[in-house]
Amino acid sequence: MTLKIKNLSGGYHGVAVIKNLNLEIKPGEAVGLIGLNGAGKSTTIKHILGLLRPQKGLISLNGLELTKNPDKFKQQLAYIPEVPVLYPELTLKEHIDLTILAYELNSDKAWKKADELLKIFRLDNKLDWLPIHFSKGMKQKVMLVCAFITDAELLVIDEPFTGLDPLSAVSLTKLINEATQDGKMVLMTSHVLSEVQTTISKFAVLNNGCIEVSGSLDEIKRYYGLSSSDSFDKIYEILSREQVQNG
Ligand SMILES: Nc1ncnc2c1ncn2[C@@H]1O[C@H](COP(=O)(O)OP(=O)(O)OP(=O)(O)O)[C@@H](O)[C@H]1O
Repeated sequence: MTLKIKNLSGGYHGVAVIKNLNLEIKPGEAVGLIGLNGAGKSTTIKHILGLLRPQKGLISLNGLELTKNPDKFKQQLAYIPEVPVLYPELTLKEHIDLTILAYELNSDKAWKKADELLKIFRLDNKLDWLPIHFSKGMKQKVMLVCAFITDAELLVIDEPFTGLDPLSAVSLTKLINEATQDGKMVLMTSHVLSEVQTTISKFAVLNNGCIEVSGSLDEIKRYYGLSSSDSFDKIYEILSREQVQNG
């Protein structure tokens, strides 16, 4: 299983936001897509989710091309958006049942996993609750529970720690690490590097729609002329300066 993005160009209404983007995620890798506001992180994710049509290039998962096999491709990935998207008329239990149906999961196995996750995120006594009763963080946890029961090969997580309390953030870090140890692929975006550093094996810096550099934390720092003791946030300062210089 490998996610391959080859020479991807795309964006909105004929406007190329992503330009010739190449990225590969191998089993067991957690890749952090970082970049300034407007660099193209969400647009890249929309392409991986099949919500935007590429102008050029290919996206494949284990050889399955997204444009040729959209349903099979999407069945192998689970997406956790930054802003939770829940069905107002469905209870927490019904969200889990719907995920089981959509991903054609074995119900007993999936519910066993769901029960563990519900306990971890302290939602186990809230199965009959509707989204209107949940706080922002609770909604985020419902999305996490649904994503982690799918056993999907690729997890795409947008700003994973937004809205989570510190205890839940630790639990999520553990779950992401377990997923990669289990050979899953993870792609996440984040602006808060201190939170994701312990889960990420490779960073990819997106600048103006292109991957400018990818590699380990130290490799990225070296690329920008920083020492390993320098704060990672200095990269944002450099990217921001470049943006001003390039108009
Ligand atoms: N629906 C849209 N229609 C047209 N242009 C868009 C649309 N959404 C985003 N863009 C443009 O695409 C570019 C990349 O935006 P994108 O949302 O991918 O950035 P991002 O890296 O995710 O930023 P952020 O960190 O702020 O979430 C920006 O120039 C933005 O103005």
